[in-house]
Formats: sequence, structure tokens, C-alpha cells
Amino acid sequence: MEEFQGPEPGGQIMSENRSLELSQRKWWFSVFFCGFLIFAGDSLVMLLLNFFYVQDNRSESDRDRQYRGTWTQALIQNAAFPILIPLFFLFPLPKQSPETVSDQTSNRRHPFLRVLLLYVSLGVLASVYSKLYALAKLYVGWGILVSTQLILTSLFSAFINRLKFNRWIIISIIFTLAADFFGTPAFSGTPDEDESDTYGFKAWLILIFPTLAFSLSLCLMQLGFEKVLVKTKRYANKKVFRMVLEMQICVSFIATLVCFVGLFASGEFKELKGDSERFEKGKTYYILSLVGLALSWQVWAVGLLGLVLLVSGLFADVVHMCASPFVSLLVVLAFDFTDDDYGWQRRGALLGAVLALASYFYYLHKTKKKEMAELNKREHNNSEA
Ligand SMILES: Nc1ncnc2[nH]cnc12
Repeated sequence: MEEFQGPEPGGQIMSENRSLELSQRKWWFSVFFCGFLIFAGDSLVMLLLNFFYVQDNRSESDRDRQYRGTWTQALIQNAAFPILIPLFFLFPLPKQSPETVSDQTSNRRHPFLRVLLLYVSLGVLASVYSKLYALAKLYVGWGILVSTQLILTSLFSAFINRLKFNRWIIISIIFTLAADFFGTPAFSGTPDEDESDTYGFKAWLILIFPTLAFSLSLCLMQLGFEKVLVKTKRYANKKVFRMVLEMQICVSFIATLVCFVGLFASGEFKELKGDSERFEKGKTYYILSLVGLALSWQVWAVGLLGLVLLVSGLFADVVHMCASPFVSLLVVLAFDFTDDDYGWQRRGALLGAVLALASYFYYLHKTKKKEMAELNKREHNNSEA
């Protein structure tokens, strides 16, 4: 899973063909692996969040307390990044050729400042969406939240990343939207008796801002990989997995700092002691569930960034959203919520998610096949010349 680029020019034709085949195989393996990380992260996060809110007896609390604890959740979403540091050093830097080095140095001024600016802006965006998603999950429904997110990601992908939409991508987006609308996982953090606020002005703002920040950050990450990181001297025009870890560590570090400030400035840190004492299974389970959540968020984020690097921000979002009907099934199996079952709507949503993924994967398969056909054509022309 080290290098995602195609073959270097200039080699033997036969070996070029073989090397493209190998790099495509590696690429497919990496795509499936990152997709698996997103599904695993999404499932663990939702199961643990449900466990957390059930233990905290949220829905029976007074209304004021029902919306608290969101800085803590935002901090947890970002804070476990140090576990990625040893992994970062395990992945080597790509080998540099003299031409790429001279090319980098002549082309780029202030690469360090560009990278710093990229990580700081992404870190601030991550803190904003982590905080606001934690709040939005309590205020507005999951289905409408993630559907808005995919629509915004599609728009930003078109304008920022100049993504060309074709029929397979559009079919995939439509199936994903339908699947998420009907396949929402049950979430025990949602407060009861709050119908009046559901479509209030505040709820709309809480819907728009986190989705805007998250979708924008997906597209900026793609742009950052393509236009900033690959052009730095250390990556020398190559896309490698180490970039994903570097970006995730730096962005989470900045987001963690912002969330720490938010936690203390808002006074929410004073509630932590009470929260741990109220936890039905006791303090140890309180800490374990927060640690589990923090680790699961990192698994999810590495998968997400991996797909942004390998394919695009839009594809990463589609896979993240297609996990919802699957997560719903796990929540129904794991928790005995009395009014929750896996009825025809959710089964339909699961089918919709499978079709959405199939459509996007078919498109990717076609692009890879075209790459191979072009190489074969070149080979044929060369042998005739
Ligand atoms: N906290 C969160 N919950 C759901 N989706 C997200 N995307 C980014 N942050 C999220």
C-alpha cells in the first residue's frame, strides 16, 4: 500500500505493462482497505455513542442538560491522533530522483508556509465540524444531516476539484441520498419532547454549518494532497500513504488544541466529573467508552483521508454515507430499543447503499480498464514504429 502512482516513464514496455497491472492491484487493495476502515470506524463510533448516551440516561434528563457535552465529544473526535505517530514512522518516504528534486525546488516558493496554512485551516475546520456535528446530532435528524453533507460535497467537488460528473457518479449519489434518508441508525442521544425546535431557525443553522465545514474540508484535503503535498520536496510528486498519516496527525493536533480551548472557555470541563459519576456502569466504563470512541474516530479518519487521496473527497463521502444502513443494522442487533426494528425501509436502504457503491465502483473499474487499454495502445504503436 505504499505508492499509488503509475509506472515511471522510460522503462521497458513489457515491464511498464506489468508494473501498471501491479500498481492497479495495489490501488484496488488500498481502496477496499480504506473503505473497510470507514465502515469499521462508523460502526464502532455509532455503537459506542449509543452506549454512552444510554448509560448517561440522556433522554430522561432535563432539557438543558440534554444538549451538553458537545465540546467533550468534539475533543474525543480528534484527540487520539498520537496513536498514529509510530505508524507514520513505519511508512517510508518515497525515493527521490534528481530531476524531481530540482523540479520541486525551482517550482515552489515557501512550501513550508503553504503546508502550514493548509494544516491550520483544515484543523480549524475539523474543530468546527466536530463540535457542530456533536450538537447537530442532538438537534436535527441524521438522515437530513448527512444528505445535506453529500449535496454540499458534490457542489464543492465540482467547483474546487473540478470533478466531472458522469452518469455512474450521479446514480451513485442518488442511491446514497435515498439510502441515508431511509437507513438512519437509531441514536439514543436525541432528546425527547423537543419537536418544536426541530425545524426552528437555530436547527437550520446547526444543520448547515457542520455539513458546510465537513464538505469543504473533504474537498480542501483533496486539493491539498494534489496541489500542495505532492509538490513538496519530501514527497517528490508521489502519492504515498504516509501523506494520509501526516495530514491526519497535523490536522487533529490543531483541532485538539481548539477543542481544548473550547472545553475550558465554555466551562464544560466542570461537568466531566458529574458525567462520570452519573454513568450507570461506573467510572471505568465511562473512561473506556471515551477511549474507545477516540480510537474509533481515528480509524474512521484514516480510512476517509485514504479514500480522498486514492480517489476523491466525493467518493470518501459516498462510502461514509453508505455505511449508515449497515450501521443501523448493527445498532438494532446490539441494542434492544423497543421501537426500533429493521423493517422494509431500512432493508431497502441497505440495498440502495449496495447499488450506490456498485455504481461508483463500476465507474472506477472502467477508468482503470481505460488506463490499461491506453498503455496497450501505446505499446502497439511503439512496436509498429
Ligand atoms: N461527528 C461526526 N458525526 C458524523 N459525521 C461526521 N463527519 C464529520 N464529523 C462527523
